[in-house]
Order: sequence, then structure tokens, then C-alpha cells
Amino acid sequence: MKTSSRYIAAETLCQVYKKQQPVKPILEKLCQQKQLNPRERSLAMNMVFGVLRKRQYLDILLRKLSTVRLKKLDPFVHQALTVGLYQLFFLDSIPESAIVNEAVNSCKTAKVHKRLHGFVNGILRNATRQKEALANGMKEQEQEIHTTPSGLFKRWQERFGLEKARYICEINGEEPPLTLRVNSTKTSIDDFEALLTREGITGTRGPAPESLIIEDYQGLIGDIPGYKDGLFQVQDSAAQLASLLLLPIKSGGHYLDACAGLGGKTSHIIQLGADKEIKVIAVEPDAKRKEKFITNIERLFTHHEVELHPTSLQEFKASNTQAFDGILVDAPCSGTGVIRRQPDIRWNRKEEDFLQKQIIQLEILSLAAEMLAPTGILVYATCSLEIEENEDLIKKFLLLFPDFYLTDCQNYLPEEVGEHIRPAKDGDGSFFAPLPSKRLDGFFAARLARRDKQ
Ligand SMILES: C[S@@+](CC[C@H](N)C(=O)[O-])C[C@H]1O[C@@H](n2cnc3c(N)ncnc32)[C@H](O)[C@@H]1O
Repeated sequence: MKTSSRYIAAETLCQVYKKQQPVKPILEKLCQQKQLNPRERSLAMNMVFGVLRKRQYLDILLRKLSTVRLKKLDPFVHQALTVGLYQLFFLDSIPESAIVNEAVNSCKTAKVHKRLHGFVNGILRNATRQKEALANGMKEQEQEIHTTPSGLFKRWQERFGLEKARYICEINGEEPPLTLRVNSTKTSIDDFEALLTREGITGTRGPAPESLIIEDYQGLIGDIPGYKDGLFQVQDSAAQLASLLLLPIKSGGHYLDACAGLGGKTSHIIQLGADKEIKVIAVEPDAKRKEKFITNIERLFTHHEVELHPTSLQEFKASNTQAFDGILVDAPCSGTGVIRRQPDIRWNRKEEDFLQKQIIQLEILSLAAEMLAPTGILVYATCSLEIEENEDLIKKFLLLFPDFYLTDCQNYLPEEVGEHIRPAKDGDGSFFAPLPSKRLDGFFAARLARRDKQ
């Protein structure tokens, strides 16, 4: 039997829960092994991410429909059912009969015992018949639906209060906005917006100066006009705003992106320094990310040369002799501010992870500080909401490096994001620390500088 996207989706979910590992590599490996075509692959991804976002909702539904307790269910059957229910309740375009048949077929592919095929068929047929009543019933259980496991909810409630913690959980269950950063070295935001409009795509201005939020776009990113010509980069406004903290850009300055990833922020630094003849160096140890980094920079810029070091910052520092005017440390982190983009994070994080992350983050930030010129600016950022990786980390850094201080973010950011700037509890300065919301990812950024020695 042909392997379908439903089988891949259910199998991916089983492995994510069992291994407690990130979803993307698991999904990617299964799609490659089973040679799924691009359309099936994209459907599988849509279903996996959708189920991870709506897991509570789907499990509550399933409890209403199943005579067997969820813990006792065969793991594959459990996931084949959540994938089926997700399509039934959240995707409009798939006929109900296909949803039921494909769920049963995926159980056959997984070699689930024959007697369970009828069980899967029965539950999904029942769900189809009672769909409206079930959906109405779910509206009354909103609080239960948005609960987040792993103690994360309790953490957020203690730090941000009950109302905000609930809002974070609600946002984490939604599709994230698609935000673009317009490449100002090639076009203006007005011209790019006009180009989108001509192609029937609606973009609205986001909170970052060069950001456009694309409404209701269901296609591939590569099909958005201007992609191949490098007119934009996909990047959330929170990430865009964090790079602005490197301002003012020094003419002829040397800039380091210490954890460059796919080059989202490196390319922004190039944009910010476009007329200032700056030199940009990027460091990224992950081989796959390095490849994507190169493709991205080549797509966005025809002339600018970035020096990419495919090493860790530790290795880079060992042979580096230059002092930088600006360093951005977008540190590896727990990612709890971007759960709607990586919904497996919600189920995979353990309490001890946050302090573990802090150790590597502090090491990277300290190395960066040692490479900063005396008048340079050091920006530390994460997409985490956790105090260990953010405020506490900065506190520890300032104890280790007493010649540094935390500056005020508000001087570098647009007024409209003022509500996301939090003053430091002890001492001067402030952080840019938005909680996840409709138009912004959850993020944290701190702008650090050296005290004047005179
Ligand atoms: C949050 S991501 C950076 C995203 C990137 N700034 C962007 O905007 O696309 C963190 C990156 O740090 C890298 N990293 C992990 N350990 C590192 C180390 N010791 N030195 C430098 N980079 C490291 C990871 O491979 C990952 O790509």
C-alpha cells in the first residue's frame, strides 16, 4: 500500500512523544524514507503541527468518543485518531469519507492489529455524525483546552499572572502570523507592498519598521512575489526589533553575528549597515544551517560578502584577533516564546532544561563580551520566556563583567512597542521582552555596553 501523509503524520507524532525530541528532523527523516511527494509532505507537516497545537482539544474530543481510556490505546491508533479528528474539526477541504478511510489505511500501513481497524473506523464515523454537537460542547471547555503541561503554565502564571498565562496558552494554539522583513537594499516597503497587492496578496504593516504581515496566505513561501529576487526575508517582528538594538551602526564598523543560524539576523545587520561600509562576520557550527545560511545570503544580496565561520563561537574566538563594534548573540535557547511555531516544544521541555541552557548561554555571551571593542554594543537575545535564560542570565553576566551595563532599549525601538519594554528590577536599563501575541513572537533582548572608564 502507498504510504500516505496520514501514516507519516501519525508515526511522526508517536516518535515525538516517545523520544521527546524536536519534530522537524523526525518528520523530515520519515518523509525522505517513504519518498513522499512535496504536496503530501506539506499536508503531513500541516497535520503534525496542527495536532501538536491542538493536542488537548483533540484528546478531550477523543475521551468523549472512545470507550477505551487514552492511556490504554495503542500509541499509533491514538495518533491516527488525533490526525483524523484534526482534519475533521480544523481542515475544511478534506471530504469526511476520505478522512475515515485514510485513517484506517494508515493503521494498515503501520501493521496495527486488524480488530483495531474497525475501532478507528467506528470512532471517526461517530465523530462525523456528531460533529456539530461535539464542537459546541468543546466551546464550554475552553480553559481545559488551553492548559499547557510540563509545569510551563505554572511558571508563567507565577511570573506573568493568571490572565497572561492563559493568553500565552491560547496564542500557542493558534497559527503564527507570516511576517516578512522587506529587504531595504533592494526595494522599499511601499513598493513591495504595492507588488503584493498587484498579485492579490494582502500585507499589513507589522510593529517593526520594515515588517509586513501577510494575511491568509496558504501557498509556499517561494511563490510569494519577489522571493527569488531577494526582496524579503521571512522573520517575525520581534526578531527584527531585536537586531535594531545594535543601532547606531558605526561607519566602517566590524559586526559579528555570534550564533548566525540561517542568517535571518545577519542579513538584517547587512541591511542596517548598507550605506556604512561595514564588515559582517557570522559564526554557525551546524552544517545544515550553514548551507541554508549561504543560500539565503546569496538570494538576498548580490554584492555583499559575509565571512561565514562554520565553527562554534569557542573555536572562532580561539583564532580571532579583531575587536567588534557590535555583536549579536541570538543564543540557542528553550524556545518557549515560539511554541506556536514549534508546537512540540510545549511537550518536550523539562524544568531542568532552563538552567542547563543558561550555562551555554552565559559561556557564549562571555566569549562575545571579550571580543567587543571598548565602545562596542553587545546584544543578547533569545526566543525564550524563561527567567533563567533571560533576566537571571543578564544579572549573572553583569556580575562577571562589572565593566558592562544594561542600556535602555526604548531609545532604539519604535514607540508602538513601548509596552513590551520592561525596566530591569535591580539597577538601571531595560529589556525588550514581548510575550507572544497576535503580531509578535515571545522574545527577549538586552542591549549591553561598556562603562566609560574616564
Ligand atoms: C536561535 S538560533 C540563531 C538564529 C539566527 N540568529 C537567525 O536569526 O536565523 C541559535 C544558533 O546558535 C547555534 N549555536 C549553538 N551552539 C553554538 C556555539 N557554541 N557557538 C555558536 N553558535 C552556536 C545553533 O546552531 C543555532 O543555529
